[in-house]
Amino acid sequence: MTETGLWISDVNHSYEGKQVLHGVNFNVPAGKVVALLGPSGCGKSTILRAIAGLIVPDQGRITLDGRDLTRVAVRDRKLGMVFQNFALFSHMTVAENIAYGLAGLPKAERVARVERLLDLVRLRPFAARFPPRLSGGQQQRVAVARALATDPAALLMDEPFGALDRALRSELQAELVRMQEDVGITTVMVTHDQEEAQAVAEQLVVMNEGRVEQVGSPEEIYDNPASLFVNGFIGHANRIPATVTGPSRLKARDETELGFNRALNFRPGSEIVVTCRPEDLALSTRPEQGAFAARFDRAVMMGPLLNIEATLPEGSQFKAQVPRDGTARPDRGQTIWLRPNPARLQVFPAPQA
Ligand SMILES: Nc1ncnc2c1ncn2[C@@H]1O[C@H](COP(=O)(O)OP(=O)(O)OP(=O)(O)O)[C@@H](O)[C@H]1O
Repeated sequence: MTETGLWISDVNHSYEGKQVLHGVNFNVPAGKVVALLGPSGCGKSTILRAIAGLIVPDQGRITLDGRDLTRVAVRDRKLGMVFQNFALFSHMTVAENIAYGLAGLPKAERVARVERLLDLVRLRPFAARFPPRLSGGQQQRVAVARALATDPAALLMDEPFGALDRALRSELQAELVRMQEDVGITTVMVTHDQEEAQAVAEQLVVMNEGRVEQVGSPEEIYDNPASLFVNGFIGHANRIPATVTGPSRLKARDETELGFNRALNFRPGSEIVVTCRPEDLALSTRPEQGAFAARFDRAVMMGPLLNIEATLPEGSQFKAQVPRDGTARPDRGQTIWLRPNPARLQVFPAPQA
């Protein structure tokens, strides 16, 4: 039985003797969108280049719908590509740009396909325009339509909306999701924008220094991060260095004791880091059990929420996000108590110094 979708198996790659991909493994189920994300230089584009055939990885296998791509020439891979600096032909109309790869088709079929794609990206009224007279978002939609024109087996997108402003980005993200519902094409999208990844992709592949740290749905990755790195990269994580004192108890550096509703997978005496999302902290202006005393620095309103910044006695910064329920804001410098929800705490081994 052939395995559908795109499979990246044990891929290693080096540039000039420096290894930049270390045993990369993940797969994109047929018809789904997977986002590759991670800090600059972690190897995202290198993976995309290996899939596209622009580089041959030192080791590993890449298969698409059961076909081994590793030794297939770029033009025979049947991939559509959309990059940040998309190059449309400025002397051709929108329709001509989209039809560019369809020269081999009979005219009637070519026209029908271009019209279908114009509808898909909602550009039919712009068919006869030249790209310099389109907005950035419209140009990018032409690039997507052009990439889809040849009916590719998969779509590769490298920071496709990177050059656009925030509002336009989210509009195009929503369009991509809608379009995927229509065409359902196996897609790998590289982005460094975690909100974009969460908005568009069913699965995220979080990378760090050439390695895959975690693969999972946006919810799995946010709620059950596999490492301290993933925890801090996707969303904000307040970090609390602590020592395990019992099967489900620990003591932070400031002597605050926390109880857990589950057994910790660490022996008593282990040095650990506990993390807590800003929205999982409750604010009080009076001492409370299981709450950290902190100095209130500032609060910024965000619609119904208050984003609070505070400093723990040992100097680490804490962020909290609480409902703006009408209670008075603390004064700058005042001591406040932040109580984490024990069910939402994450525990990791302390990083080696
Ligand atoms: N052609 C090349 N020659 C030598 N080193 C390269 C080459 N291309 C990339 N690298 C290096 O390989 C590593 C991975 O680069 P890559 O472009 O894949 O990262 P990335 O995650 O896509 O980064 P960014 O988000 O900044 O685009 C980096 O350390 C980079 O400097």
